Amino acid sequence: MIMATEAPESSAPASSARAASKRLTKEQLLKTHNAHLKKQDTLPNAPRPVKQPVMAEAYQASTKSIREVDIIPLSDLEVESHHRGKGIVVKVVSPPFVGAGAVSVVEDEFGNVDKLAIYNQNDSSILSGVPEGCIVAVKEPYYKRNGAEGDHMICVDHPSDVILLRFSDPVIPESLRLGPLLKTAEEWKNAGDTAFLGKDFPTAVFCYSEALEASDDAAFKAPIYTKRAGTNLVLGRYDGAKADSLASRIGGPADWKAYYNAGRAAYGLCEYSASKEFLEKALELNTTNSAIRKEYDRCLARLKEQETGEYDFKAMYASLSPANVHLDRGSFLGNTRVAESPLHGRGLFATKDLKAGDIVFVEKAALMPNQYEPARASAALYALTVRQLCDNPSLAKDILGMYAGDYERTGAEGTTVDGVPVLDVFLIEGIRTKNCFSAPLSTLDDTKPGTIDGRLAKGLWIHAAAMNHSCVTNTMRSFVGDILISRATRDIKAGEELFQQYVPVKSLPDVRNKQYKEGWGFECACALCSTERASPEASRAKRKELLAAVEKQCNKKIPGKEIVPDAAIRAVDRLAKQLEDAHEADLYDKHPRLTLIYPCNWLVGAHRGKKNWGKVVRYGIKVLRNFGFPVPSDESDAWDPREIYSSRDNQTLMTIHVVTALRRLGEAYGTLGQQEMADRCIEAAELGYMMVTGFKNDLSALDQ
Ligand SMILES: C[S@@+](CC[C@H](N)C(=O)[O-])C[C@H]1O[C@@H](n2cnc3c(N)ncnc32)[C@H](O)[C@@H]1O
Repeated sequence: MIMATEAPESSAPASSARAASKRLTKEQLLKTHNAHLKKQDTLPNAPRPVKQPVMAEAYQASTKSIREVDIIPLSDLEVESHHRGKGIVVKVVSPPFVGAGAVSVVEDEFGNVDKLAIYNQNDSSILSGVPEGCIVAVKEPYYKRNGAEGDHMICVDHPSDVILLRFSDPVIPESLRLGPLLKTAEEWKNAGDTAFLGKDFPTAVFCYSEALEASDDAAFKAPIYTKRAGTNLVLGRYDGAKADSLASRIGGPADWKAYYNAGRAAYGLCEYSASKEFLEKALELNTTNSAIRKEYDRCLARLKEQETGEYDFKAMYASLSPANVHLDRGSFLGNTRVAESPLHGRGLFATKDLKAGDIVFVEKAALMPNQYEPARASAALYALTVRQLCDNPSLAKDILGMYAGDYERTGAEGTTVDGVPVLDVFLIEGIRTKNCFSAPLSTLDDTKPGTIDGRLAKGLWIHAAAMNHSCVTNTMRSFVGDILISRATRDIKAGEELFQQYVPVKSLPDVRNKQYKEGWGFECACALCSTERASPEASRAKRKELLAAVEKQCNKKIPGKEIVPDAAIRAVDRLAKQLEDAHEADLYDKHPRLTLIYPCNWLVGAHRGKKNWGKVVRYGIKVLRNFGFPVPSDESDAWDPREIYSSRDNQTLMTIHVVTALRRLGEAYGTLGQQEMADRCIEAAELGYMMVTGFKNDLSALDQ
């Protein structure tokens, strides 16, 4: 279980670095450490917390090799300093206390002792537990105050800043060097097998690696590569599994297994074309094996989805459950491409003409933990991102290439140094905050009235995150598990930039732009925000005031729950009229008037309750108009609601409320005997409902 920790205590700036005035002795350190360990034993099932980085305290990951830095004794560490160009090599002399990180007592070659806290290591890494007796190197260590006077610790936030050293590593000083624990490759292999059978997979990988290092015999090594490949597959370390599978080839029919495992590893990385090629080779060598055939068919299905964009969304939705949120589907991105945007950095662009309602793209999450608890979703995504990048460095290019605000990069992030990818947790956190989306288990369920679930997972969809924001968008996203569906909300021409709303758009321009500024660092210059800025300050203030008044009035009575008295309707109607007048007709001609949506929806509901169908038509049309859609100036004029999404002149905003308004219009027209109009409204509502939920759904779902 993962939970967010409180923000770590703030530390003094680096300029306050100084030699520690007082250091605890080995006995003192071990005494307190052992007391912590005892407490840990009493809470074996306590949730494993995550220490999320605080950007205000950011410092960059080391990009140096341990062989390039000066190794210094622990006694030279200065408090609140990052020791650039330096490193330490220490032996772990206590079992770890495992909380938000693994804290151990360590000793250097001169007998100096200190506390080492290692954060952000994977469960798949031995360093997540730092066993007693192992020797580690910390590059450019950060030595920090830890509360009480004299209590300091070496704090390793970036997973690549610490390295588990092989016992024979020449960087280990003579006095710490133990020599290999086991002597022969055979012994290491057996130790690996024992660890594997005991389900201690990180240790199994470590032992198999030692066995491979200790032997020059290709025939002996091949099956060990196979074993390590299998263990890496279990751990989800697909890069390693793929490389090991290919290294296990000996030439001949027995290589089917190597290709089969390489195919599975490539599949795990969503590299379906590569997976197909490996599986075809496996099938050539073993034509009758049903396991290979099954994987091959799965792979063909993903490739078909990637090429055609054809999905059985209903079946996908039906397969969802709290335990099954990661759907085995490929991403269809062919209608779009990432290119430079005139607005900001990169953006997403259409590569072909699209009609309102068409699929723009469908994307499987690169990363989305199954964690829908709002208090834990962010920490879970951060932890998963770090974990995946450690386990599968090939993902680094795409994930670390995402926008991270103004966090300064070294340029070495993701490159391999000392056998591990350089990972900067502050960069990862910057990427998470600027690019993640919140996803309900399914948008279909989430948009049903009365759903007050509020449970949202957070995830990264790399392609979708390339899209810039607009309040008046041309696309809309929805979710089925970890699959993001983007549909066109109006007709789009090839080459047009695609936009999405980062969050539901707030009615008042100042309020929403504050949100964009704080969350993403930009001010929106979309057609609507520009219009609102062109509107005089006095009008904006008036609208704000009237919105507060009309909301107060509306909240006194809830249409649908009660019959609203005529006086209350008249009061809302009056305020809505004043609000309408507070919009400059020329400026807002073809733009949404967001402050009017709530009162107009309320009026639709109030009149519907009284079966005033003519009024339902009047205010239903007003709702559409206030979302920016073209409507007749007089409700008796002929118009076709099915065409509202096709207008290229109007700036529009699409939400579930548009669908509801169209439904209400359909019902009202039907009751008034205008069946053709009723059918057209329902058709338009159905199309809108598909945009909102991602796939074709019966409107009656909205009554549940
Ligand atoms: C998820 S990224 C979008 C892709 C980004 N443009 C890139 O270069 O990778 C989010 C960032 O894009 C920028 N951005 C998005 N929409 C914008 C807009 N309408 N105006 C200005 N900047 C915007 C902001 O800096 C925001 O933090």
